[in-house]
Amino acid sequence: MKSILLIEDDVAFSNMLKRFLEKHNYGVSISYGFEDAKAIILKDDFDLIFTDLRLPDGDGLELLEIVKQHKEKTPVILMTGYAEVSTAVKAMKQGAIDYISKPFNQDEVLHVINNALNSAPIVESKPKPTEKKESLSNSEFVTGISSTSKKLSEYIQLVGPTDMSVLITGESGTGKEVVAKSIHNISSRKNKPFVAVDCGAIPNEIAASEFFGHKKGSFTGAISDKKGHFESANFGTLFLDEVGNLSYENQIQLLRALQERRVKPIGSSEEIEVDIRLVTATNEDLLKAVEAGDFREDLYHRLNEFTIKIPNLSERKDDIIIFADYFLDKANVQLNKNVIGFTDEVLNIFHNYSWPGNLREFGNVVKRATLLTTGDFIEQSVLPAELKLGSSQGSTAVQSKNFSTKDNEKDLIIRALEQANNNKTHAAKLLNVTRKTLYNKIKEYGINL
Ligand SMILES: Nc1ncnc2c1ncn2[C@@H]1O[C@H](COP(=O)(O)OP(=O)(O)OP(=O)(O)O)[C@@H](O)[C@H]1O
Repeated sequence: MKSILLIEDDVAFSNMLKRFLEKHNYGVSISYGFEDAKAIILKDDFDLIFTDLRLPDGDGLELLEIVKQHKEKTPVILMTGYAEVSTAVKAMKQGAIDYISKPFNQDEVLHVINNALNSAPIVESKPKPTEKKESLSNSEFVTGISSTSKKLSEYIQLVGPTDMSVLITGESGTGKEVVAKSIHNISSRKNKPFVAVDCGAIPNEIAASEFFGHKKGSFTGAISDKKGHFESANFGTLFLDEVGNLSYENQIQLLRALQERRVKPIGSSEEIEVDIRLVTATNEDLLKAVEAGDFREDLYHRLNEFTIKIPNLSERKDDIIIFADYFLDKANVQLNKNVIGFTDEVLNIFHNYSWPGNLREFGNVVKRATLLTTGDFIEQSVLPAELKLGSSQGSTAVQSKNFSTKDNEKDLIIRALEQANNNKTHAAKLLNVTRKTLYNKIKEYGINL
């Protein structure tokens, strides 16, 4: 399979193109910016590099130069806008194998790529860029591109390799367990067990036996020896979800086990030494519970050597497209479907909805919509009603509604382009449409700035 590095900052467009090329048996890795692409190019080998001319933090011509210096034989195709064709010609003089002007259709892109690959010298395929893909599929953790997500990921990277106890806070469905798992995955304990326990689901009376285990016959119903979660997680990570639900008595037992690093199964006379890292999560304000006397302060400090707060999905709207694509990929695999992407209207609705159930709700919506979709793209007709209702109330929705009104659409585009100094990416953001839509509209109205 030929490998392509696609460098394009329009997330929706690049993911759609990726899926289309994958359907035609190419292996595609995506990079959304200059610096990231540069690092990938220097590290990995590809059969083809397909880059946008304009990137938020650099330009395609500079990338071309880097490829020519370090990976001389790798062909480079540039994607350009209308006004940029002369630059593209210049790029070809500098060694690009071809260029394609946006917007382009599917046949065109396949044609240019096939041509480039067939006329390019075959590159000895060294190990392909599997590392990144593997780490993504192994960890199932999507980082996101919003500033809040980047901060979250920085904290995980920072605290993950240490042995500190981490308290993860965040509303339901924000990804607390996923974060706990990624902390474990980058720690030195990664090859040891990760044991997740939902403290909200354990009845008080049996909590001690669940945590520390029991011996056969130690109480009615103890029909065999049972290993507790502490012992099961030995040398690994114990993740206690909804830790605020533990009774006061259970809190004391937990604190003692953590301090002494030893547990005694119920009915046993022997203590077992345990070496665990503790990661806990809660969606309530534990400090308030401490103040109210419902949660022990000493335990709180023991759990809270480092706190990570996960933002609500409504606070990381820049990640919507990334997560939409991630959930779509996942749903395609689970449901054995081959849906390519979302219509612009659907992305707008996703953007304007408040997502009270956070990423869990988002994943469910995309999965259900994938199941109901018979064509290539998810359309708004397969979305639940509450999403469309939420969307028409949002302020951004008013903007995009204006955008689709023929009368002032052209004016809006021109104003946005002027405001953005003709930077299409920026203008598309102002208009709340994808760059591809903007390019189509510019062509439709013959706008020439
Ligand atoms: N960063 C992420 N990357 C990929 N998937 C994620 C991410 N964060 C959350 N998810 C997905 O969102 C859903 C909810 O995540 P998770 O169960 O970790 O949330 P939670 O905060 O622990 O929820 P609860 O409080 O209800 O227990 C899961 O399907 C998970 O796969």
